[in-house]
Amino acid sequence: MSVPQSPVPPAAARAAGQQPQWPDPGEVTRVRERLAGLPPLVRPDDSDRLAALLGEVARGRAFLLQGGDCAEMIERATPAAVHGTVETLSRLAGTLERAFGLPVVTVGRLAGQYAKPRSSPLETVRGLTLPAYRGDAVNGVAFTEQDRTPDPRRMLRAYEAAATTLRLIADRPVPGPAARDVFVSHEALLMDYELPLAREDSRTRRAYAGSGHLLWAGERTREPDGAHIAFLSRIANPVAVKIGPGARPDDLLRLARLLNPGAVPGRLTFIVRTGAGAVRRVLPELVGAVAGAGVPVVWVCDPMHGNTVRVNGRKTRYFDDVYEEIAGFFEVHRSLGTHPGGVHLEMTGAEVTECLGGGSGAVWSAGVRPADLGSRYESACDPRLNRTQTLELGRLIAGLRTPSLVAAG
Ligand SMILES: O=C[C@H](O)[C@H](O)COP(=O)(O)O
Ligand SMILES: C=C(OP(=O)(O)O)C(=O)O
Ligand SMILES: [Mn+2]
Repeated sequence: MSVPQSPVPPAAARAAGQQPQWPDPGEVTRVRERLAGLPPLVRPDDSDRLAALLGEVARGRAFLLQGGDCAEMIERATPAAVHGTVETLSRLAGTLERAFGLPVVTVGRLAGQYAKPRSSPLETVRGLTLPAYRGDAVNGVAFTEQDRTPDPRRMLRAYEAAATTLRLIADRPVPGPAARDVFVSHEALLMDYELPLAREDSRTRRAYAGSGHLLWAGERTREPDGAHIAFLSRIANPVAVKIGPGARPDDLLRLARLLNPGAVPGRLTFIVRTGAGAVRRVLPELVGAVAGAGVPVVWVCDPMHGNTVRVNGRKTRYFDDVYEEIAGFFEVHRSLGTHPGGVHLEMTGAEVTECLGGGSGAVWSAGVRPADLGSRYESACDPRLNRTQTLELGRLIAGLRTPSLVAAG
């Protein structure tokens, strides 16, 4: 039996970067058949609803909060972990809503963030070289040959964990009348997972990703003629692209033409992650070019991925750098009269010790120090803000209430 035809035309001639080297292609085909026969994880009408809300963000009438793990882990699709993240995100959303006087559209990096792009395909520890960890849908994080060997059956376990996560989001303890919609998003990286889960919607006859409401292409896989952008261009879900410090205005204009040819507000989000030191220099030209071309996009600040440093042998980020990048992002938009549409965070509801600083909370009263990194470093990939740091950051962002936000409201 062959793999059922995906409604998204295969981009056969397009190179897909950052894909695993599966050892057994026959097993991949069997898994793709299984995925193609499973129900989609999210409904097209919910993706449409999110697109409409993002349209409000693009028009300056709402704010986007996106957050969650760098790499979700299958074994952490538990009530404690999922409810912790969602509760923390919801609190942060409430803080921003009150400060800005705008609705906050809340989107988790949840129920699908199981595949990771890596700087290097290999990792060497004490003379032993193994494949790098590429997310729980591909291989295991433990540094053993067995764990690190890519296993396509993991995609089925990731699908089940995503389904569990969605049930947990829907069934979370309801915080009274403040219950808010929480949509789910992830990087559309793993083609063997995304293509079989795409479906044609019988209402509209358009293709939708079934794996999440909002999908994005990462900084490493956003080539305009690559497979990832081709995939995003063919689905009707709202889509986003990560934008690093090396991006040129023309790169964004080309992406906008490919991904949002109809210039629909809310269809396309640019998630900019330049680093705190570069945002004031790099962002004005990008925003100016896109605004000048009349393309409606949502501008979001990811203050995490441009600020990663190594301390005591671990990847970490300074809370102050995270805040500084967001402050710069708001400043640039204020000076251009454009809307700082949202923030995108790697965070969790647990009191982990992965990012440094952030000191006003009860648990780490002096902030997380380098010596603390070893005590609760639980991320499988990048360092996340813990609950205390996330809520503290929220109070600081609330203080950035800008004229453009006020006028928009
Ligand atoms: O989450 C993003 C990337 O996967 C991550 O930043 C890459 O990290 P690496 O440089 O350790 O591969
Ligand atoms: C891989 C990620 O980011 P970027 O593509 O911006 O490096 C991420 O969001 O985890
Ligand atoms: Mn990350």
